[in-house]
Amino acid sequence: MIGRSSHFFLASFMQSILDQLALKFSLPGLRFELGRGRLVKAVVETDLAEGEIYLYGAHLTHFQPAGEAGVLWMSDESVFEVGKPIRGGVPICFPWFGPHPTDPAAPLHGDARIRHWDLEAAEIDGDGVVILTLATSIDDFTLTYQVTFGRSLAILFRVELSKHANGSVSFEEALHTYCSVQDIQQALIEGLESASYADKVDGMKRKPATDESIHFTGECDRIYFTAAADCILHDTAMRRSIKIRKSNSQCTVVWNPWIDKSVAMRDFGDDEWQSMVCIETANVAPHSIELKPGGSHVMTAEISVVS
Ligand SMILES: O=P(O)(O)OC[C@H]1O[C@H](O)[C@H](O)[C@@H](O)[C@@H]1O
Repeated sequence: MIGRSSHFFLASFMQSILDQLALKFSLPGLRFELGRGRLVKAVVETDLAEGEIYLYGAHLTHFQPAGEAGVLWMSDESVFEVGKPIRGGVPICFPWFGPHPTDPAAPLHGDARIRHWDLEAAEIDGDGVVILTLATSIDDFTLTYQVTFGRSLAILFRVELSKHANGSVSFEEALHTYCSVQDIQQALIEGLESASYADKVDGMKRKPATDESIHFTGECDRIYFTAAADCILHDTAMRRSIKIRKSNSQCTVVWNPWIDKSVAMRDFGDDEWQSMVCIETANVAPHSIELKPGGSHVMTAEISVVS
């Protein structure tokens, strides 16, 4: 149990971090708060949109263009605790996707989503668009995450391998975007009709393109390959569509855990599968990225409400 004096010390320490951030990155429409789990978050509130990003994991947890409902889904059961991933929003998967290829004790989806990131820059342009840039490093990689809060949410993820690295290094990456839907059973995804996929629900079997848009009648966990096209999520029940436009991404992962998996996950509400779907901008094997020392790679995703 934390005693009263330690509690006081912790509260003053956290407040001083918030004060320092506010002093260093003073912009109209930007403020810093202690979010859930007393983790520091940047909150953006402008005429164009509202948004939130935790420095822990550089984890976007909210984006809502003015006049629209929120675009990102968050679980009510999410844990907010250092060492554990946040459930919902946009976790960053890096430098591997899913289980580590050789170390079963390594964290699922890599370290990037469970480490502290620094805020490096905060800017606002003449139209009121707020741009936040976060950075961290993992092994010989320097990671930069630039998030632009305008009418749309634009994400730029840059990976640079140190010029002192001992040879080429490859990695996987995903912007594991949880989209909010009113009713998954009435939702459709367009844009992946011509892509073949690995079906994780069926032992990772490779399956041919279906020539059809995706609709949901059960658990879906698919890695679409050579899938560089934009995706449109039609949220029929809500009568709106969300577009995910991307660049330098050869894979799109589509995930909904459906009933049994939702019940099995401790940080996921039993019925929450009905109101979310992940559409993940990714490069995973066989499209993992290899960098030479000093090399860099940039992947982007832009999420917008289109109707
Ligand atoms: O529970 P997490 O580690 O956040 O992973 C959640 C999901 O991420 C991706 O979509 C994978 O394809 C799924 O297999 C996995 O279940």
